Amino acid sequence: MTAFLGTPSALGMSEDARFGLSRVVTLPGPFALDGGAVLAAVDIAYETYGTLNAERSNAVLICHALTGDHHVASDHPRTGKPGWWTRMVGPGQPVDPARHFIVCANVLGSCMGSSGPASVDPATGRPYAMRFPVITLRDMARAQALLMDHLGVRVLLAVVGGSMGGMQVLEWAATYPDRVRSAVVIASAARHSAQNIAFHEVGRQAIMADPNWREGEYYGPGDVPPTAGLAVARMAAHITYLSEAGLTEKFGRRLQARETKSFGFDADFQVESYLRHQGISFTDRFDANSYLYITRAMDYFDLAEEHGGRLANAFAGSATRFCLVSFDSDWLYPTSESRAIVHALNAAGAAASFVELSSPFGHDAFLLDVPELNRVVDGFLRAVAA
Ligand SMILES: CC(=O)SCCNC(=O)CCNC(=O)[C@H](O)C(C)(C)COP(=O)(O)OP(=O)(O)OC[C@H]1O[C@@H](n2cnc3c(N)ncnc32)[C@H](O)[C@@H]1OP(=O)(O)O
Ligand SMILES: N[C@@H](CCO)C(=O)O
Repeated sequence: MTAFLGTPSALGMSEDARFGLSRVVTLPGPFALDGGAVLAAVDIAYETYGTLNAERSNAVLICHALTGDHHVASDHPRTGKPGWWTRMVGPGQPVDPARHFIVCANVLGSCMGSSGPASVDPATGRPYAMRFPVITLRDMARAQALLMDHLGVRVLLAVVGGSMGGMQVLEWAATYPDRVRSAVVIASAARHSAQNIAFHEVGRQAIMADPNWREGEYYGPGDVPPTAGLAVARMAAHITYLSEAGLTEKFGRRLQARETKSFGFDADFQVESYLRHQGISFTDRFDANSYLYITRAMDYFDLAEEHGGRLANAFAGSATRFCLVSFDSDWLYPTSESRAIVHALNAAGAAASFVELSSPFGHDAFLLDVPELNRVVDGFLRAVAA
């Protein structure tokens, strides 16, 4: 697919196009973080599609998940693969550049162009590595809000995201209620559960146990990144993105390229080979330190805690219209988590619609072919725009 980029307004901030068709803007600080640290400035990589209308009322922000990027609907400049959400964003899709001014930004802490641990610390001239400050999902939303200021967008028609993207949507609605007309939260939760934190900790420990991690100092010439640890982290995480039924359907107990068991420790089963592939291919596109920082940000996420211990407080007086979607096979952020958000929205008197969709795909269903998801989001966005 060809990228269909719009032109962001230039408001005197430095901006370049180091990442193919994407843009990177340096937003001047000081940028105060929830954890108490202050960044002098932040780089945010982003893409836009479509045109901001004269009333500036058609902007839609897409928030990506843990390992996503801003190439939501354009081919990746390095791999040539289509954007990660062309099912949802693109001509004829629910978020459509013919009707919407679409913005997708790489999150703070990531490794696709926005400031993160691999970025150069202007104070030292060296990569931050583990000296990068710990960030939160609210910090990510704050950086996106600065980007929207930069683009001349005050009020968003919609903020849309799945998984960690949905958590950013919730942060947007809670932090900037007067800037968000509608919020679409898919396969997400208002906090990280003990089980969510537990899985992330397994991944982090796998990275830190890799001898190449070296306390995060692996960015120098000749250094080898901790790919073995990162691959294991992704393997464990990937299991949580699928469903048991989906794995059984896809692989069952079938053997990989063999008639009979090898009675050894090669990838004997197809599911092992598949997971190894998912793990290794992930290391081509993701930085291990960013994985540590973003999973940590997710673990610290607890919207109720940020609002006096009561989730409804986060939405008090909100005029935002909410659409929540969960999947029946998602055991990572199960339907009960979405229901808890809906109850809080009801208690706060906010407008909320909610649907649990049936899908065999588990948590990653929001990235896959679930036509009903498109129908729900399309209907909701059209109703909001009307
Ligand atoms: C939300 C955001 O912000 S973007 C999110 C970041 N992006 C992602 O998470 C994408 C990576 N995740 C995935 O690919 C997830 O598996 C899904 C669920 C989204 C994709 O699902 P599907 O399209 O059904 O792909 P599937 O899970 O079957 O994986 C296909 C890959 O596994 C490989 N594979 C399949 N079976 C085997 C096997 N037995 N042995 C080895 N490899 C195998 C395929 O060759 C293919 O490889 P490729 O992706 O390098 O071409
Ligand atoms: N599979 C997606 C969603 C995880 O929540 C990702 O890697 O970002």
